[in-house]
Amino acid sequence: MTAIIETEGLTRRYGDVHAVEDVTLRVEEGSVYGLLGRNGAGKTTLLQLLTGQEFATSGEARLFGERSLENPRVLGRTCLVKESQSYPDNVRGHHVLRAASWSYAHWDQDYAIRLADDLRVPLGRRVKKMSRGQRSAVGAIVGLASRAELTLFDEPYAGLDAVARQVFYDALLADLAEHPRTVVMSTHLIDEASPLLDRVVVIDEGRIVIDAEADALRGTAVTVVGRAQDVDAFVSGRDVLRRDRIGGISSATVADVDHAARAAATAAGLELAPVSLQELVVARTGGARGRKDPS
Ligand SMILES: Nc1ncnc2c1ncn2[C@@H]1O[C@H](COP(=O)(O)OP(=O)(O)OP(=O)(O)O)[C@@H](O)[C@H]1O
Repeated sequence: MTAIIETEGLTRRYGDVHAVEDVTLRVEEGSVYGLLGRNGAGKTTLLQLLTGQEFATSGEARLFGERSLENPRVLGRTCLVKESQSYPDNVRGHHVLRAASWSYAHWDQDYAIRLADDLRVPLGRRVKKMSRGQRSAVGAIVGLASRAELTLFDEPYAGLDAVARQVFYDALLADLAEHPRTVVMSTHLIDEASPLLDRVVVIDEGRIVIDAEADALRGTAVTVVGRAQDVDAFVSGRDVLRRDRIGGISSATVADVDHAARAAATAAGLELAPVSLQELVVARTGGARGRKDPS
């Protein structure tokens, strides 16, 4: 497969803040990557490093096999939709679309107008006067209608209502089916975005802690529920992500559970419940980090 993004030891420090630390990543052509992580994890910085909007302290980023920094060949094939894009005072929605049409070779103006209609964006209004959700929608439209070979969405829907978010997800899925391209999307709405994602990259304190196929990841963890002593026996020596106990009943979320382990849990009388991507990411990046259970 062709790598659209390759980084090697990519690092960005601000004084003693390790915003992005030693990130080595390969993003394959034609996939949708979810870039997940807590506030301040380094997602925006990573996307800015990739698009040459930030300088790396060390390491290297290559897009389409070339360095992205001040490289018009690479940037012409890439669209970054920023979370907090600012626009000059007099710029109206349709001006943004016009400017985008000059920047992106595969821009589809009719599609952009249809999306604006579906997302209820008043294109004649000054962007500064739009609501937060409407401004986000303008960014989402640019990202979709650009049809850039590589589209990077940094929290594309901050402020979008639930209906608008669903319009965005549906549009992205439908458009990717017709015009396959590579998408990296940072988001906090993990379960909501989960059906879109082929691969998940989780970043925590600047470092990649998970880089896996979304489907494989969903199948790796399970929550077992049952009598405390049975749960204790089952989780002994396993990678326990979370544990709760009420009276004599325990539940434990355990990583890396294979078919045989599931069968053993069922045989021990435990109930098994699936773990969502969001629960898994929270467990991997939360205060109670994954650890081998000492019991
Ligand atoms: N210009 C800067 N100067 C100093 N520190 C910075 C700068 N830019 C980012 N940081 C710090 O780097 C870390 C990563 O920030 P970044 O914006 O990349 O996180 P994020 O994962 O996008 O967070 P969020 O989900 O809250 O948007 C944070 O601790 C942030 O405070």
